Amino acid sequence: MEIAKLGEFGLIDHLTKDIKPVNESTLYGVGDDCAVLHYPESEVLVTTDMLMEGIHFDLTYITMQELGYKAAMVNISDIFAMNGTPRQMTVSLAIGKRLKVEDIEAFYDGLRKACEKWSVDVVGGDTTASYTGLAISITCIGEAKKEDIVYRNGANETDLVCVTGDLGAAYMGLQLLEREKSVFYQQVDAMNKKLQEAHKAGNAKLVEHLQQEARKLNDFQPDFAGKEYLLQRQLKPEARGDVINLLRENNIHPTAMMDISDGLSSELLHICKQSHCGCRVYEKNIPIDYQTAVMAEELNMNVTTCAMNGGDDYELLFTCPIGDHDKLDALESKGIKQIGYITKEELGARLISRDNKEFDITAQGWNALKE
Ligand SMILES: Nc1ncnc2c1ncn2[C@@H]1O[C@H](COP(=O)(O)OP(=O)(O)O)[C@@H](O)[C@H]1O
Ligand SMILES: Cc1ncc(C[n+]2csc(CCOP(=O)(O)OP(=O)(O)O)c2C)c(N)n1
Ligand SMILES: [Mg+2]
Repeated sequence: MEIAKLGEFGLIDHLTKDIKPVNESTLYGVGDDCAVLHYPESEVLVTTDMLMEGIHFDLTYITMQELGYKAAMVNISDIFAMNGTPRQMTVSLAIGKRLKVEDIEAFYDGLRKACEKWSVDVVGGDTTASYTGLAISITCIGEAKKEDIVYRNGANETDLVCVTGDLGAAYMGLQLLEREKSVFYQQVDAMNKKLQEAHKAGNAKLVEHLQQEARKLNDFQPDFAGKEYLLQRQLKPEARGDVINLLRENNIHPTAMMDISDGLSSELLHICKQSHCGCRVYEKNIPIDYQTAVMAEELNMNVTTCAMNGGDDYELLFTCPIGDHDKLDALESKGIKQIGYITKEELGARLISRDNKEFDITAQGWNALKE
């Protein structure tokens, strides 16, 4: 259905009519000039992120449903990264001309799934048109007790540096999707060339045959066998609220924490800078999935570079007092890995390679505003 048929208010109504808040702190959600929230005993956490078509996502390979899920998850991830509990979300959309009501429905379907997973209420937003692509701006609100909040600036010398899950897979997923996309467009280009030549030669039979072949190109099936994990990591990331709960259950209180959106190296430098410290991270300890390693080899890329700088991981990076070492060891099987330790600031941020050489960690991570 054309969005114009519903208009702005019709579309908003259509998307939000079934939303039922589940949090006590949501006094009033969608429908007035403001949502009304109530946090008598907690600190309020607020985070916002913008996702632009062409910069953050490409609608040729992410579905609208996956996009809604991812847009919500990356914001929820920021609340967990402060050791908070996500509660509310506002969703603002600037919708490009090509999109239909069904597309926005699918987006909301994915978004709702992510919100349901972590009991987050959609309490408002804004809807408008865009002449260029789709733009999404999401704000997530959460809560935490003052003493529980973990900032980027609390790391201390001798603290252990930990990461969750594995790194670099989402980046390999992106490389894979872009490769298959370019394979597809190469085939389209080649076909167009042949068609032009056949036209020029006046060969009607050949033109007809090629047109038939061209239609088949629409059924192009990219080759993703054995690489499903990489795609899932790029297209359907999960915020690590499970790890936040696990740390709480085990009485582990990180000294500094953030989520890994731009790449481990970039985030390590944020923590070091804000905590006025250095770090030593061991290449051999960086968690990498088998499929990531295989894909990196296939693309002739250094897998550690991918894991350090790839981005889009949405895992947690945190530091803990060295006294938590045994407790953290026990959690290794649950996907928490100690990768190094915090040093004095003068010692810099360095990576120790497998052959025991030291390298400066530089922020080569994802940066939308860099060349
Ligand atoms: N245009 C802006 N105006 C004000 N603050 C901003 C702006 N862009 C980013 N920030 C703030 O800068 C800090 C770092 O932002 P960013 O790197 O985007 O963090 P994150 O990776 O958690 O999204 C955050 O406190 C964020 O709110
Ligand atoms: C089409 C496409 N291009 C590029 C990327 C890579 N990418 C997009 S967002 C992102 C992570 C960080 O985004 P940013 O806007 O810096 O979020 P923030 O750090 O503010 O949370 C990465 C690695 C992608 N996933 N898809
Ligand atoms: Mg941001």
